Amino acid sequence: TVVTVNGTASHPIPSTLWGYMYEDINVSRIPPCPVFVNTQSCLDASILEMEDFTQNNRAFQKVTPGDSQALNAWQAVNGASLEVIADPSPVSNALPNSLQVQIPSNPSGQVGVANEGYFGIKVDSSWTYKASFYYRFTTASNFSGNAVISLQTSNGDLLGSAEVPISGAQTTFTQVNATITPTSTASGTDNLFVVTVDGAAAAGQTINFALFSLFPPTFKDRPNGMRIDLAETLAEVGPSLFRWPGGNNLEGQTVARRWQWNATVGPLTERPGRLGDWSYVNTDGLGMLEYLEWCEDLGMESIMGVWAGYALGGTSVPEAELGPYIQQAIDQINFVIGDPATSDAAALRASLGRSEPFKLTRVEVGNEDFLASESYVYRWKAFVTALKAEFPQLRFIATNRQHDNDPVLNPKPDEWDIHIYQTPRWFAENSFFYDDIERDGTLYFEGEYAVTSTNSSDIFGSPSTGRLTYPTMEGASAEAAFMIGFERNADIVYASAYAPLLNHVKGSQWTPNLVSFDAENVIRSTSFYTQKLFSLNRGTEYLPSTLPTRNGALYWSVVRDTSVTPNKIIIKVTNTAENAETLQFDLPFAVSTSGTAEVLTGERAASNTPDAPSAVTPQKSTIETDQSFSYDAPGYSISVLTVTVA
Ligand SMILES: O=S(=O)(O)O[C@H]1C[C@H](O)[C@@H](O)[C@@H]1CO
Repeated sequence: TVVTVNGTASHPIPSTLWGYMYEDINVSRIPPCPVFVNTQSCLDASILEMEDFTQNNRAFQKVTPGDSQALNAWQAVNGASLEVIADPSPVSNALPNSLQVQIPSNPSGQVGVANEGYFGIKVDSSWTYKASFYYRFTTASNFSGNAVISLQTSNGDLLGSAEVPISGAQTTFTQVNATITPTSTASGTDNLFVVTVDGAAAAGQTINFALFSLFPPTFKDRPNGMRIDLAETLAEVGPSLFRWPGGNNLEGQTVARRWQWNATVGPLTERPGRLGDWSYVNTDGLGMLEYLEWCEDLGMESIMGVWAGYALGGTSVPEAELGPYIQQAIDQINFVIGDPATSDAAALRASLGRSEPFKLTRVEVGNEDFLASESYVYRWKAFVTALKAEFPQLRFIATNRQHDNDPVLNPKPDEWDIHIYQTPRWFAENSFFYDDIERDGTLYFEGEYAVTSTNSSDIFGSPSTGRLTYPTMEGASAEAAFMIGFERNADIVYASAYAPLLNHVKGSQWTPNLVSFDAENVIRSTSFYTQKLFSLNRGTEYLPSTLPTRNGALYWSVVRDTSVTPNKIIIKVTNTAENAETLQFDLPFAVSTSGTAEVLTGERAASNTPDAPSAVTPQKSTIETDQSFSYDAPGYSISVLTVTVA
């Protein structure tokens, strides 16, 4: 195939074209929830084991006092008896439960509690961990001694410890803090976080604990920050966009269980957590401020979702009752961009240390409202009319378009968020999906897409019927065909994001995912490398070229990067089939006689997995180039060819 490249750019490549969609799914929250106990979904050091995901215990949020399930991940040490109780004088109204620890009457040695971590605890002697918990004695006593906070292997070898003085006179909750620098690095992650007191000195006494926390070093050293290896992995793609907080997890199964911005800001003692949409309780330790700071840290533009009156259980708020929810959306937006002098929500932001507004251009109204198209007509109108009046500078994204059964929305949406989960074949055959959309000024955000299955009649099935557990080369090369379509249609496609982003390998509700992880490893998928190849080679303008054959195997795009001198020409080629094919590129001007090729290729079903995290990685090489040159695209491959203009 000869590809003739035009030297006149047809359109710019939008700066926001490549980015992320994130929601709390697969117990994948980004910030290191306090290592322990009740932090669930922490991407970081949070080290909380959960046999099932209904339990979230950082502060025993949303668990049933007295229920043994509430003790997930907890072990008694040396004869202590444990129970989660509704504390008569809780650490806060938001956190009504506590862990009650009764010291036996004739104990010996250190007595207390241990936490098994969240599928393990990474203990690294080069790290300094920040530990804290709240405690109170239920009855004033003359106990005066130290609590020992330690990291131990599961068979009791001490890895590191610190001591904090606690007092039997303390009958209301108070927080203690300590740092632990382990004296040795654990060989595995089967380790425990332990809090004990001298049994003899505390014999017969009862101590209540709340809101445990243990953080390893965090990304950008932010308190309540992110697990460094994961945050750095996500940063290496150079994403320019971040859609949050969902996805289904925005919506809630009921109106009461929707995501509410105000429950996710402020001190961790003020965050009640909520039963999210993926079968487990979210601590909401990752809240709005953490999302917004993450966006600033990575230079990503936010696409922030507001709840729009529909809960996934099927409830649409009646039109006449939308007022309070619209006000909550106004407050949410004011938390981001409002003036502290005129908005309480903005004043709250200022009180949390951020008086300056964040950058915000776009707000998405709901998520996947094709699930409730009929009510979306009045919900969209009510929300957008009110929000546009309040924030005329913002653009609002409709979530409904399925490119076929759209209800007519008023006001006419400026932008639509389209979600597509499909087979490799579908994505390869639909590289021209956006070529076929009329140009009427409307812009598109491909807000969620992924190859989920090889079985066109069971897109969301199980691995036994074709569902992918990890992205494959066949899937990634097909996604690349679709992404090449975004570049060719970047006059109307301004942003895109693979979904879902993150997955704890022992806590998945959805596969495949872009990045998987466990307590100490990060697995970059074939789709992750594809996102990275496109995002780091995005160019600044599109150069039209001979169109690929629709439904063919190979797809390509040519962009020019005018931000560097001499300009770069970047050719992306994806081969979505098994057989290598040769392309000849005829360029409209002289270029360097050698260029670079960065190629991701492997067998059709090749994946990066926990057992083989680097089975398929991009390989760089030098290729011979010229104004006209040939390139052999391997079977199942994504290639990025870069030459400089002579
Ligand atoms: O079951 S689905 O609706 O397909 O769930 C999908 C769509 C939803 O927006 C997102 O949360 C989820 C996975 O990324």
